[in-house]
Amino acid sequence: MFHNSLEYAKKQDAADALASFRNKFHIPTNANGQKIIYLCGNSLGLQPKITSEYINEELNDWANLGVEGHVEGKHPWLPYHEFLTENMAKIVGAKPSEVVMMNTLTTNLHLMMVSFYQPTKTKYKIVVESDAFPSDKYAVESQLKFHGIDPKEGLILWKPRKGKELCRFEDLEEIMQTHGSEIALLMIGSTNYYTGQSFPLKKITELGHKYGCMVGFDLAHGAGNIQPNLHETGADFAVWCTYKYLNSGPGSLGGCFVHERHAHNENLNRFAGWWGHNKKTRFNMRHEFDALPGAEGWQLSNPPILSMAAIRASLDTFAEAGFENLRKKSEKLTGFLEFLLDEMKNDSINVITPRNPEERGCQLSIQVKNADKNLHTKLTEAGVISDWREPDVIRVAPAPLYNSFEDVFRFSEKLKEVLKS
Ligand SMILES: Cc1ncc(COP(=O)(O)O)c(C=O)c1O
Ligand SMILES: Nc1ccccc1C(=O)C[C@H](N)C(=O)O
Repeated sequence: MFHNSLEYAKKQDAADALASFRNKFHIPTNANGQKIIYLCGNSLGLQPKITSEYINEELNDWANLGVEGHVEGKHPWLPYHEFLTENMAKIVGAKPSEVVMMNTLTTNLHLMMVSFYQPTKTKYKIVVESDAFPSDKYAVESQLKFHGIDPKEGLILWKPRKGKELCRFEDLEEIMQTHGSEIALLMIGSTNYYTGQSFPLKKITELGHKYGCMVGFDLAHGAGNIQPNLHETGADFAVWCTYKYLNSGPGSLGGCFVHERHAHNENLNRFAGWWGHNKKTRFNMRHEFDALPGAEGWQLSNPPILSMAAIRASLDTFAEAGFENLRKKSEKLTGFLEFLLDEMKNDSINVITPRNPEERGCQLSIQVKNADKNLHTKLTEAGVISDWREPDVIRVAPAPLYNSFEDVFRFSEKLKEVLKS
């Protein structure tokens, strides 16, 4: 269904109802002022042009109102996080009461494990996928140690079979059959940062729950990319960041999901702070903690408004485009990229990301035989921003909000040239 030509790519862009969204973003340029081919939204998403307006509104309210901005601002700061909840909940497929924007991903992961990893003498192990992002693995290992458990004993890796890159659900089932009674928590990345593989969240949750385990997901590479339908999956918790596909700026605040079945659960451990306390009595400065129901009850501090302003700008852009439309375009755009890579018929490259669109988001991970980072450097010099992940993978992620079919075509031409040299 695809064709290998620039003309075809341009035709696709002309027919794309979302094409105009590209103009709503700042696209970085090279030294000659030409737009580069930016395929790195899986690391840092681009800046929407409206972001500075949203941030400036808060800077102005701060300048003009000082502390009164908490209640008098156009978007008052006290309830500011609430302005993000509904649109964010739609993107991850949750109920608004299940979602809160706070902290950053790894911090939220720890907070969630304080509540949802409560090991006993016999049920204490944690399962993660073997190629989990290192921060997740560090967090999980340090939680094990915190409970006096040696990670060598307490951590189970869900690994691909020998010689394979991808994890198979059947292997996770086997792990559960053998060790289910000792496992307390499954902590899995929804879309793996290295392979781009998206896991079946609902099946994993049902499997974990069957064995009496808690189940949590890291959606760093899922939020704004795939539709994780968090509520539907029944997962106990999930965490994500907003600087990748959610285009909210470097180090911006993360998101957190707690399933509504835990909204009033007083038996969970929790590290508390005043922003998680009942809003009606928060400023009475009472000394007994009274947790807000739902995900909001896990907040610690009053959050950074400037970061949340950037998130609000991004979520408004997503809402305007419609997440379902974006997902449809994304499947086509990534399909086009896959087609062009196949057309190269070059034995030195191999796409390790699953072929089935339901098992991936927009990222394709291209394994390059006998290559080193030099290849990636050459691509960068040729005007492509992608990223290199050791030992041998180039990750490219056409983001449907700002990447075009032409970007994808031009990337494939550049890759061809670089591989030839
Ligand atoms: C899957 C995954 N988990 C965790 C992180 C770390 O997130 P943070 O630095 O926001 O804690 C990242 C990216 O940085 C990631 O891709
Ligand atoms: N936040 C960053 C800051 C600096 C450099 C990279 C990152 C990333 O997010 C990397 C990303 N998590 C990844 O999937 O590789």
